[in-house]
Amino acid sequence: MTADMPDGLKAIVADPAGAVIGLDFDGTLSPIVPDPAAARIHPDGPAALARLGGLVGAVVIVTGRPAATAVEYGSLAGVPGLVVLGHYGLERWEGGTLTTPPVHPGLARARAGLSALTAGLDGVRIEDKERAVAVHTRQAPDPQATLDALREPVIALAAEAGLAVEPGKLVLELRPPGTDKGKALDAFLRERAARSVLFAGDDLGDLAAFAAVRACGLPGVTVFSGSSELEVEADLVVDGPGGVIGLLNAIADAIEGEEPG
Ligand SMILES: O=P(O)(O)OC[C@H]1O[C@H](O[C@H]2O[C@H](CO)[C@@H](O)[C@H](O)[C@H]2O)[C@H](O)[C@@H](O)[C@@H]1O
Repeated sequence: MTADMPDGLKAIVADPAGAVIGLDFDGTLSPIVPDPAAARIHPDGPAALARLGGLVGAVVIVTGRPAATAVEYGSLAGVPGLVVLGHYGLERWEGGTLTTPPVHPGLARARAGLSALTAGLDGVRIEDKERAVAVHTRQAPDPQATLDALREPVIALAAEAGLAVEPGKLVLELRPPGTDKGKALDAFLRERAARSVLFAGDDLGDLAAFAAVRACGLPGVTVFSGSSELEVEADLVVDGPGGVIGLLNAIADAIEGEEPG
């Protein structure tokens, strides 16, 4: 870290006890892979998070995954003080305890409708997350064209089922409305009386969290986990999960370098 680091990072390093480090999971901590069930955190991720978790006020994962899935795929159970806000803030995992709401009544309709819409489509996969359901086209012969063709019928199905459509990297997700990563992060910052914040993400669902960082009135830094799939403006752009974890380690180095004695 150098003297010309963004002000938000300077605030985190100067007062780590007041800092909240918010992180997305897929594409930010875990490299993007064709099969969602095969995603796993970058090998250096658990150690980096455990180290940072012992230095800052809080590390919070804010993800579209079920919270328990992120804990499992991220090998995160041992990270000190970690909170995982799953399903865009609908559920919360902390200290091994999961708090989750009842299943939305529209989910059964969405599940059946998506099966019908995608029957016979080559390479299209449905990911059933119990409290949300997603359709993935990454493994289709023409992933983007397949996603584009599904968009309108999926939007209509979501309206019928009373669900929101969450678009992402070659995925359309139907999920309960009323929350997003910005609301989830903002509520967490208030809960912890945060004095600074960093949020790192890689996908469209992370833009609400970037907006929350900019609007919260705290020294803050947005970090985009870059790839060839999407370009997004952020204070810092790093090279995928490896770059994010390198940054987290650099922050930890800088905090340890500031500590007296
Ligand atoms: O909020 P996130 O943690 O980033 O979760 C967003 C979605 O991520 C997953 O899908 C993405 O990653 C997959 C595995 O690398 C990839 O195959 C897929 O194309 C990506 O869209 C996850 O499967 C979804 O449920 C999440 O909503």
